[in-house]
Amino acid sequence: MLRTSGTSSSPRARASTVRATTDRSHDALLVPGPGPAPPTGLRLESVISTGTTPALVASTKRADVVGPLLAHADAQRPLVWSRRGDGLVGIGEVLRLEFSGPERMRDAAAAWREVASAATVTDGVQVSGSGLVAFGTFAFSAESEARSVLIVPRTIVGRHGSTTFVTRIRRADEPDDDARLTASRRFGDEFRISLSAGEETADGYIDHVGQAIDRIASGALSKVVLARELSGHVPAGADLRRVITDLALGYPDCWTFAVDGLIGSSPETLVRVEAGTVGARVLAGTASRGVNAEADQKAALALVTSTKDQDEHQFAVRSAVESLRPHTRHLATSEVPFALKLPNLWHLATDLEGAIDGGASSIDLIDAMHPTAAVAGSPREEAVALIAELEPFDRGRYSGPVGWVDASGDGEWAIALRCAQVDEDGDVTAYAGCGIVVDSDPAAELAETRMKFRPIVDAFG
Ligand SMILES: C=C(O[C@H]1C=CC=C(C(=O)O)[C@@H]1O)C(=O)O
Repeated sequence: MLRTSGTSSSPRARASTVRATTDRSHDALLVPGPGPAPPTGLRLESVISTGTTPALVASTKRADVVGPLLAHADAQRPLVWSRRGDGLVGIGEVLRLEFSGPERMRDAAAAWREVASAATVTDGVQVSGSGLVAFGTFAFSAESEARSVLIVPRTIVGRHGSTTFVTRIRRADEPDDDARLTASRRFGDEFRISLSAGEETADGYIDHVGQAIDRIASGALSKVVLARELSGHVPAGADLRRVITDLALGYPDCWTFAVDGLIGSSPETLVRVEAGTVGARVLAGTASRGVNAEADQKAALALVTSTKDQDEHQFAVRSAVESLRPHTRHLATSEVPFALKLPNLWHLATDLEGAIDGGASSIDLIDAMHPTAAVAGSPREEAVALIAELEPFDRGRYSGPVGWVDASGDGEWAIALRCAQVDEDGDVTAYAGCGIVVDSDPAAELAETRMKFRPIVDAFG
């Protein structure tokens, strides 16, 4: 693909950016990422004052990528999207777009369209993830302190089946001086940390689940997803690729991701958009794995025949279908929910497939779908309000969309589950939640959060 257009001034990005200086609750920033200072010194202040969308130049070529993709990632600032050995690893930052507030995804979709239309893309590979790509992570709540970001790396190393490739991205005002292939880097020392109760203790969680059940019984809502968090601290200079590798090897069928410190392995595809088609996998309803083959089969059977789990699941399917329908011509779901086997648990799952109508990008679709009833509840507004009332912490990017988008708007986004946020100072916060319906049992929901924490607790521990 060769896409050429001149550097254009972006009215939408300018309006958003100026708002950032005045109203932090509803804003979008254009922040050049770290990397060698460009000759023209494109800084945050200059972007704010000129309101221009930076013109990026991206070029993808086939390359022999030796060894696992993850070895190419930055040890402290990893950018990773991977499943079954395929995926993308980003290195460095050429551009960072930041958003917050209720319009964070809408602003991101508009700003990304501007960046893409001002970019020159030469793509000699033409597979999913080649060409200009931004990695993204979005806060769950409109009120969150956590920034939502789109990050364009300087280099992307990718694998798609037997095709391996490298994409180089620079600003048009920077010299085109880098034809080298990225070298993989040796892993740093092993480290192990333990995670302990955060703001929400086990007793607090049981109490809050009980209150949620009472509220549901009163008829105020049908379902709410309540979470709790664990916290810890990684040593300075910890090589986060160790955690990501553990997740990728332990949960090969999940999306393993690392974006701006948010690290995890999610089984739930929020949307996958490719060439006019959209796919999604809705998960809700959970059971533990059995201790032997027979018990395991029984656990799966009990899950697919449980009225409580089927109810919990149907809320999530309905919310996904309702959100996608206005953007699709055909939308089909798998006939009945199936039991999805993960190493730590069983989930009830439904797959959705559709043809996009009206040219929605993958960011438009995550905006339409978020938050699904798998992470908020039903009805959506009441559930979001109850989460804000009962959860004593900010979810940050947990249970928000995480993934990537390319210049045409195609992309893959998961719901950020089974994950932890690693802050610049090494603080780690891990999250897990459960869908609560009228016949939920608080102690069983607490036990379910323990199962859901396992991937992250094991990967850090
Ligand atoms: C909210 C989480 O999981 C959701 C996704 C799958 C199954 C779920 C459940 O059975 O409660 C949750 O809706 C989480 O892992 O933190």
